[in-house]
Amino acid sequence: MDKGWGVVIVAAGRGTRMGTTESKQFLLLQDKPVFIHTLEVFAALDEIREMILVTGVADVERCLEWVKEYQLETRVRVIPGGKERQHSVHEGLRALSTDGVLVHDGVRPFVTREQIRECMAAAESGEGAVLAVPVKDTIKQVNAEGIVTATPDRSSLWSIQTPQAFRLSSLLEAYESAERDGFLGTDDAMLAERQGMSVKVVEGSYTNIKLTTPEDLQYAAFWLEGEKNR
Ligand SMILES: Nc1ccn([C@@H]2O[C@H](COP(=O)(O)OP(=O)(O)OP(=O)(O)O)[C@@H](O)[C@H]2O)c(=O)n1
Ligand SMILES: C[C@](O)(CO)[C@H](O)COP(=O)(O)O
Repeated sequence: MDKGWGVVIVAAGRGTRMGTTESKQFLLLQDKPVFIHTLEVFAALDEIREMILVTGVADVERCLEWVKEYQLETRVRVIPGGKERQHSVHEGLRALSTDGVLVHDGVRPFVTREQIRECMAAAESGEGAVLAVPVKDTIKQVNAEGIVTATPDRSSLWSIQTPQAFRLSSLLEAYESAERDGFLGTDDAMLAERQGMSVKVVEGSYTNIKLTTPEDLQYAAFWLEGEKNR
């Protein structure tokens, strides 16, 4: 990756499941917006040459203010996203000019620099890589009537996180193909997989949670408090 790595950090969602008036990526953790915590992890990595924050069109201005307040304005470009996460990611990919790209949820503030580096290394030695953890619960497939229809072998099941890392040109191709086909996936790797790309799982940690529902916020505050007192 001669032209280095870029990161697309997506923060243009509504945060419906969080049930708060303020979108969850702008909620404060220890007086700092969630997405700023996330930006700061990636900004500390010299390997990251370009950083794109994708946010709601109505939030671009205040995100620019926050980015400036936290002295990240020379590292981060802020652009508007789209209706779905996939659309927001696509806008971010189009704004990059690096060889490699990491796509990361702005509401996963607890990813570590070591995990990001492992993800980049795995993608450099293959076609794509995603952070993930083995599932701890038994997972079942259930039909519309609430009846169990299958219990996949748990040893083959992983809970997929972000960042997800790829060669930028390959992921852009996958995104353009999905757009042409009207395919909507729930993560970036899905679009790579449908192109036949091989995606490697990199074991991360259970603390790399996606802040989605109110319990996640409680966990986040508790976790940060513990980190502060470590
Ligand atoms: N149109 C969208 C939708 C989601 N995201 C981002 O994608 C990440 C993961 O999405 P999710 O956790 O589902 O966020 P929301 O869509 O905001 O949550 P909800 O589904 O509860 O509304 C978040 O950082 C979110 O801001 C985005 O950039 N653009
Ligand atoms: C990309 C992701 O975080 C991987 O687990 C997840 O699929 C995002 O889903 P969401 O519904 O957009 O939060």
